[in-house]
Amino acid sequence: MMKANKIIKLFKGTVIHSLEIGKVEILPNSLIGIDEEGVIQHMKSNYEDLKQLEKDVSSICINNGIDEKESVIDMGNKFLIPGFIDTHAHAPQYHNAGTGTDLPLLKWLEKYTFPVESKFKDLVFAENVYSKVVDRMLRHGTTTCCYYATIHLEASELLADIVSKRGQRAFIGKVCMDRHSPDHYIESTEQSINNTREFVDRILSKGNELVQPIVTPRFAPSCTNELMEALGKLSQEKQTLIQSHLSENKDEIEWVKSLYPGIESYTHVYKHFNLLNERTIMAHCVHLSEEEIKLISTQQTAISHCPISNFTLSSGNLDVRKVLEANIKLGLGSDISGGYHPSILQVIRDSIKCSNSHYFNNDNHTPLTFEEAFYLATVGGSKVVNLDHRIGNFMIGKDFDAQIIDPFVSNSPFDCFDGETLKDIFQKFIYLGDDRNLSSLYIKGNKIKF
Ligand SMILES: Nc1nc2[nH]cnc2c(=O)[nH]1
Ligand SMILES: [Zn+2]
Repeated sequence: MMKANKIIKLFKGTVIHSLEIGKVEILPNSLIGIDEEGVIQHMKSNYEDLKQLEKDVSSICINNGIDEKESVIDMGNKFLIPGFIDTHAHAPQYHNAGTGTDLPLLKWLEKYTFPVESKFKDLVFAENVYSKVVDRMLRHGTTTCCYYATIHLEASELLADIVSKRGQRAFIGKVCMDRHSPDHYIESTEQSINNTREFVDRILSKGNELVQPIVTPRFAPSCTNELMEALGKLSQEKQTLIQSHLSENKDEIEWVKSLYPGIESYTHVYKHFNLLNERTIMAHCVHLSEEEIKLISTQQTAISHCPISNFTLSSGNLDVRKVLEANIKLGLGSDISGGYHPSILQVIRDSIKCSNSHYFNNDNHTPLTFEEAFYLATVGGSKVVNLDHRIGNFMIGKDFDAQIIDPFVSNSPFDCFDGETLKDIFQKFIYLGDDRNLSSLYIKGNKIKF
């Protein structure tokens, strides 16, 4: 049984979250109480009698020995939603976000991406970009992020330290690549294995439960068999998550076929090296065969859907409906800087457009709704990182990772009119809102500066 700790803070007002896909709960007159560890200890909604709500506020304050004036946050006409979860982002590539959008994946990696990532051996350069990307993600309401760093041990640790200092929840991967990479940006197999182990140990020894290491083979073409095998073993030994790329671009798929003529498919390559399991997050997965979808489903591997990137690098459109029907864990990813925008709101919008595009050639396709996309950005993401018992919505016992959204802020990018329902206003925020609407941000109950 969960220990019920003393409530130290109460949030009063409208709460919006998802408990199941496709259903958004819009809960006016709600009351959420959190303890000093940032865990939700009280959650009651839809008080019809507002006097009863006020009575409950008073009695919770008295019972927990807290001062009502100091400890109760009245959200007024703002509303509370869960923090967004970005299941795939390249922190160093933030330097390039919004540029280099003219090439497909493999050429894009050579021309823009490897050159910028190689600069992160310089810790001064790294500190500047990493501070800015973490701040930017927080400003857009991303409370949890799966970051790729670069091949450099020290700079990857620096990213973890910056994330810790800012209070974000994150999975951070030192990137592994020991083949088919430029001379200025490659490591030996031994270096890659030893530095990954050292990175994992260093991050774990810091003891910040919010910041965890994630084993990160860049993608199959960048890693020798020996490296892939060692990374599979390391992840198993340390029980870390794993992140990589899969089936993003047709040339990439042909390349993997030529590298592994004896292995059935790109997906089977990761399976072969024990890198495809219930702790794995595979980004993109745009061009999977039916067999590969089945394999991912049986392995309980998660997919990070990165529609902005897939449009920008002309990679293709994932059929989200197919993935959901196969019962695969699915979340959203910005894929900075294949994707140019750091906001998960933008990813939500592109995930809906991407799904709509499947309808052009298939009358039977059921496009993603905005309610479903909101679920993917919150609960879906929590399942992808195996933290659905801790984050994703406001159930009692979960950590309070939350955004307070102000639809009426003076410089709001959208307008509200008389007679609109809370649902209308929420939908306007999903389609038209941005960081100007983010009033406050909390991660595990801590108020975050952004
Ligand atoms: N989008 C994307 N795909 C990749 N595949 C291998 N590396 C990358 C990367 O940095 N971005
Ligand atoms: Zn990526």
